[in-house]
Amino acid sequence: MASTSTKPTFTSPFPSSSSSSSSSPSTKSSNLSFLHTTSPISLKLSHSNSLSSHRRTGSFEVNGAVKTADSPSSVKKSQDLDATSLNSTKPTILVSEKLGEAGLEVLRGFGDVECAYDLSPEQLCSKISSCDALIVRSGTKVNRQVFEAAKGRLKVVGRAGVGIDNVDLQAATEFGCLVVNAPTANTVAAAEHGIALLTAMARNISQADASMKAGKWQRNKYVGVSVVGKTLAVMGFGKVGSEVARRAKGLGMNVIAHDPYAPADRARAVGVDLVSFDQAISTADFISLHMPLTPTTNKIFNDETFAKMKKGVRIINVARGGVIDEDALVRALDSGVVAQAALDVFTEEPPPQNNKLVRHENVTATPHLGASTKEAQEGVAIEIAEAVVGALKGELSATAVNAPMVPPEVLSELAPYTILAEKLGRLAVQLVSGGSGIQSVKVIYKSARDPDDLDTRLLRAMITKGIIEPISASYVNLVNADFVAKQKGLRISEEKVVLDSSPEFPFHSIQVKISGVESKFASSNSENGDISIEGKVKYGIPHLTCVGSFAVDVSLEGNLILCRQVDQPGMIGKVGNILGEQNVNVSFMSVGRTARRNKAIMAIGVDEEPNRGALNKIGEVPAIEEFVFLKL
Ligand SMILES: NC(=O)C1=CN([C@@H]2O[C@H](COP(=O)(O)OP(=O)(O)OC[C@H]3O[C@@H](n4cnc5c(N)ncnc54)[C@H](O)[C@@H]3O)[C@@H](O)[C@H]2O)C=CC1
Ligand SMILES: O=C(O)C(=O)COP(=O)(O)O
Repeated sequence: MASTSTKPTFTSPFPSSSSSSSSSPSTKSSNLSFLHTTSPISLKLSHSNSLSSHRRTGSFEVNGAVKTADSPSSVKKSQDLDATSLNSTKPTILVSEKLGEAGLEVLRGFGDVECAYDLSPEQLCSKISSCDALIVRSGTKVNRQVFEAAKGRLKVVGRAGVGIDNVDLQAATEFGCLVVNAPTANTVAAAEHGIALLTAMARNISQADASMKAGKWQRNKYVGVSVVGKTLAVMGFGKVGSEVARRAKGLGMNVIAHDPYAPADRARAVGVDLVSFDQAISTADFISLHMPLTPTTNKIFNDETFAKMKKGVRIINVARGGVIDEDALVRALDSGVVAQAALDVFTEEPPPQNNKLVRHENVTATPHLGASTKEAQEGVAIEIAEAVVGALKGELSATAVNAPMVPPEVLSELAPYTILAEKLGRLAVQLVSGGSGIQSVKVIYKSARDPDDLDTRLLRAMITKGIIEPISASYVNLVNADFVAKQKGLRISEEKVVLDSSPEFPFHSIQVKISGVESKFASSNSENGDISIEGKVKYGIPHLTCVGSFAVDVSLEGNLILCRQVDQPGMIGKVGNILGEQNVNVSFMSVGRTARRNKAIMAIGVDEEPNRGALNKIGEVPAIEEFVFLKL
């Protein structure tokens, strides 16, 4: 009996307890066009950290079949602003803190820019639902409430600087919102400020200046300490830390550093020894902090660690206030364990009026000025503006914080495979009979390359997108693919099969298998009952090459009709005539059969969608046993 389904109609194929798509944070109203296969894919070279740390080899699983609770907010789908509408309307970019003019110019060349400084959290939340991008510095808290208030419209948050501790990355990811930062342009400014604080503190510059302004001349009170020959411990040997180390060596200091993740050869190149945390803090005369604020570094300098320091140590902090337990520092200053501190950053900014550290006579304080030079602010503004515009245009960002980085040469090689991956996902889900719950998807990549050299995250995201988008309101992109899959209870496992052939192309084929479901086209089942389809990229174009155990060869464009029939002469003509009568153009045809005059599958590519009458007529052809119409 021929199937007469004219178009894929689905009751949710996901397990019912997790199909809460209407309240998903990542609905189709949130969009990053770089994952639309029709949009240009280009990017600058990644500097970020996430590629290697996520790389896996062999067979592995991405998500457990976890049924997540309903998402935290409901999102209005009516506020859709997708790639298409971005082409016709200018995106709105909200800049909530002072940004260099050169960056604003870049932004104005692309979108409608609103600069609204000093917004209260409530004002930010009320504005954000009409914004496609938000640019902040360290003073704006971009928390979950902001993403909820954005109602799915916010596509990118640009942090005009390094530290992203003021942005809720988990919430951003859940809402499919890309977060980018400007990690390089203020490095030198922060390092120079660190050195300025170190020398100013050692020579009591700010205290002496205040004293003179009060009409005094206190030469004996403000005798300082020399820095030459003293040991400086740089805590966090990243971009700023290493620049501080270089400059401190120029001042004749003996520099050591602690950084659990820094390569020893980078430190050696600067003439710095990497040592343990305890060794660094117990031997240093000066300690300069340059690590990010993370759950691990939060209050890492506390009563216990101050107690291990050399009596009379001097501390400089241009990183984040939160890495120091500020009450403990007050105690250490009062007891003389810490002789002086120079602080640019505070747990709460601005600190309250009566803040004991700011008022302490042995503390030199500045109001988070590390990045505040004209040069750094112009640089940061351009860096972030270009990153935000790139993201809004659909490019993968070189400075994305919550999405994988794919270097340009890898991306250009992967581009046709991303299209193949999405189409295979889209095809596979349409083969699932309505009402069955998809829980388990397996992707098999066949390649002659070393599995270590195959980064499949982008392809996995595209397969997830292809599977989820046709049957739910969720919008899936590179940022939120794994999250949305998990939320839907969809478990995707991947396997890389190494072939003994030419490694010229990254993949020989990609196979998508869905297990534990009923197929609406039984011939798509493999021997063990899984729905199974396979595709290849041929001459840069994605092709479907296998359906169940039938080999076919059709380019994945337009729409597809799959028919199973008894192999006999005249079948192509019969079906072609039915479609021709309805003015449906056949773009290609391919027949795969098990044996001569045995069962065969005919794959027919059609430019237009045939009407129900045409599909019924195909179903009435006696030799056709089943067929299905699929939208690509
Ligand atoms: N005061 C200001 O205006 C500015 C402050 N900053 C802050 O300075 C810090 C460093 O910035 P960059 O050097 O650009 O970042 P980075 O990412 O290049 O360097 C941070 C380094 O800290 C290391 N690290 C992480 N956890 C650590 C731990 N537990 N102990 C020791 N090291 C650890 C990392 O391995 C990395 O090498 C950030 O917190 C940033 O927000 C940066 C620019 C301006
Ligand atoms: O880049 C950083 O991490 C900074 O701390 C600079 O902050 P700001 O942009 O000056 O508010």
